[in-house]
Amino acid sequence: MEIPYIKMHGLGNNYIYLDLFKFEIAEERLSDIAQKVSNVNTGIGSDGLILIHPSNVAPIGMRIFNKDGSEGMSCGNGLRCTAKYAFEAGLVQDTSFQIETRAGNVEAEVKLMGDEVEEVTINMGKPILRRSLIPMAGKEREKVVNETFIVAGEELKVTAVSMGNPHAVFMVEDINKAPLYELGETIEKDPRFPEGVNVEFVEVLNESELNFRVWERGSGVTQACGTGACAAVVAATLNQLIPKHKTITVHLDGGDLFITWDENDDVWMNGGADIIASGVYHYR
Ligand SMILES: N[C@@H](CCC[C@H](N)C(=O)O)C(=O)O
Repeated sequence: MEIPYIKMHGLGNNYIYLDLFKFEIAEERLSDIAQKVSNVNTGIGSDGLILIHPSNVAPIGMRIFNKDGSEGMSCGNGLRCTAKYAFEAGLVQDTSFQIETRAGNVEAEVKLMGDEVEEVTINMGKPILRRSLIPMAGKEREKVVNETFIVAGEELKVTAVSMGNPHAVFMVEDINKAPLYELGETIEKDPRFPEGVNVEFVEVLNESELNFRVWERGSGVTQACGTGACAAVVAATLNQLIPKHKTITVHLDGGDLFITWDENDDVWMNGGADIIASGVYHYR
């Protein structure tokens, strides 16, 4: 089967995008396609697959599949790329529009440079903090903030945040010493997170800058994670390491995102999105 695709990235977090306004794909094939296109040796190579699709509740919808074929609920970098593509391809005409995700609708606003989208701001909604809704096993709590988390004999402190998808955030002294490869997968699959978890290590540089690295659920180490950067700012605020309601620059491996957790409890993400290539994937 020949499948037209676009490859885009947000700060190096790269996905193969299918524009389902133009064609349909059978639901039962999606997980398999995600795994195959993501393979850098036998596919195209990506962190996963994203579908841009017609929606009954918004002008466009977005679905995300990780490298391992599992479906995520949301994707911050994917939302910025989806917004850029949707505007430039004429799927939407307004510069502000809603995008449906499995975690609910979000509001996107594109900023133009000529005809091209230069940057995108998304209202990622309100963080979910209640333990059972992350979901995280254990005694129910309104928030999981700086809680002792012993893993592989190491004592860490976790702050748990859902941005529609689950994040376990660990504050570290030095991002270069974060045990990303050593503990990322073990924490992702830890039974205390029954649906798995995205794992973030965060170093507070000062009251407006964070360093950030991520091990993504279903994809491993990636260059950036938009929902993770939002979770990092919420976690650092809850730990009283940065002030409330300020725009924070998050330095990720692939570049910077600008995140604000505002007075109305909404988390805003601003950053770039880029188109890399388009073509036809030969799916077997
Ligand atoms: N890269 C993403 C998040 C993708 C989904 C995640 N791995 C999950 O399973 O929840 C982002 O930019 O937010």
